[in-house]
Amino acid sequence: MTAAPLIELRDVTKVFATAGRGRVTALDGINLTVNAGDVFAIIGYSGAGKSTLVRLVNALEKVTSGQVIVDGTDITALSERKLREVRRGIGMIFQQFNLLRSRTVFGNVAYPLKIAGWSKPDIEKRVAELLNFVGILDKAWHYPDQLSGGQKQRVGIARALATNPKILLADESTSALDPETTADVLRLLKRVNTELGVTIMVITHEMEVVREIADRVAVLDSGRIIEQGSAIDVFANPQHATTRRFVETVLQDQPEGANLERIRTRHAGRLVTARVRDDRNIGAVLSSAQARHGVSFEIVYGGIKELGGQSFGGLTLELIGEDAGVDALITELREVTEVQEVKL
Ligand SMILES: Nc1ncnc2c1ncn2[C@@H]1O[C@H](COP(=O)(O)OP(=O)(O)OP(=O)(O)O)[C@@H](O)[C@H]1O
Repeated sequence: MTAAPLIELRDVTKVFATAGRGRVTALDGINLTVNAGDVFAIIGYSGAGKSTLVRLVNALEKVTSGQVIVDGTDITALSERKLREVRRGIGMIFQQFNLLRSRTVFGNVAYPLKIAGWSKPDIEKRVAELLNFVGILDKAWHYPDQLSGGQKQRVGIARALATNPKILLADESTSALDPETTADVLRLLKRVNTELGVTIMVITHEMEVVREIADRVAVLDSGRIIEQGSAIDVFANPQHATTRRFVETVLQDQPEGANLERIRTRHAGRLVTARVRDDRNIGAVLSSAQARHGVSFEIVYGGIKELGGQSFGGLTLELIGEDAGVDALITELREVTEVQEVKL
């Protein structure tokens, strides 16, 4: 079965006219497709254009040029009344949770259902179901101020899902949470995706969030997408310097600075860093290195992580032998993976 596109941006540009800075191009020629069932992450530093992109998808902002197609409808040409319908199919969660402080957990989750005109018994049933799903049914009569950050975000998720949207937009939804709570909330979002079949677009500046839940990722830099693809491909083989910086935040697999100096003083042989990935069989090449090239090796540094059941990362090896043998081994390694010679 081929996945159907649920959100498409075609050559989208957004320019703001500002008083102080003149015309600001927040998004420039964006093309991306989020398929039904994806967890799609948009990652970028502050000012990259992430929030603007989300606001175009939920039609809170209009494109300067290009098309935004949501569930088969080009929303750039719709009336305000039709846009409200589109927005109803999109749930949204926020960094600061945006709960109503004067209402209980129940009241917050019931709110969108009331607006949609649901009957009281239907609301009660639906809210209980949602609170059960997010694991805070026992907090139904608490007020937001009585909840932890993680619990507040669970309420936010329950509220966003209340009217059964096909799409959930998560804008920096874990940025206000500690790492352990972040992991809990990300696990919950993954369940929203796999158990309820909701397509999720995650906006983040944290690569760990991408690693935890995204199937696909687009890297946004100064209003442009500089790289996009499956999360494992982008992590295992980042092409752009900005992407590499993001990957390094979760994977310190390359020795640098003092670490590199320490390694150098202990290991006089040539050093190479080889990319590791399940489908790159560097083990086979290394195990025959002595017999074929008279080269032995020692692992001197490395970092390997897991993503969606696959391993990826890098290993730095000291290659000990004659130069010609080491060169031949590096050539062989390069046939199965990317290899960089480490220079001090
Ligand atoms: N309403 C607006 N008017 C003028 N300029 C804007 C407006 N909204 C965003 N911008 C500008 O567009 C660029 C992208 O901003 P945006 O908020 O989309 O980035 P971001 O990646 O979400 O950053 P952050 O994580 O800091 O929110 C910035 O230069 C910003 O100043």
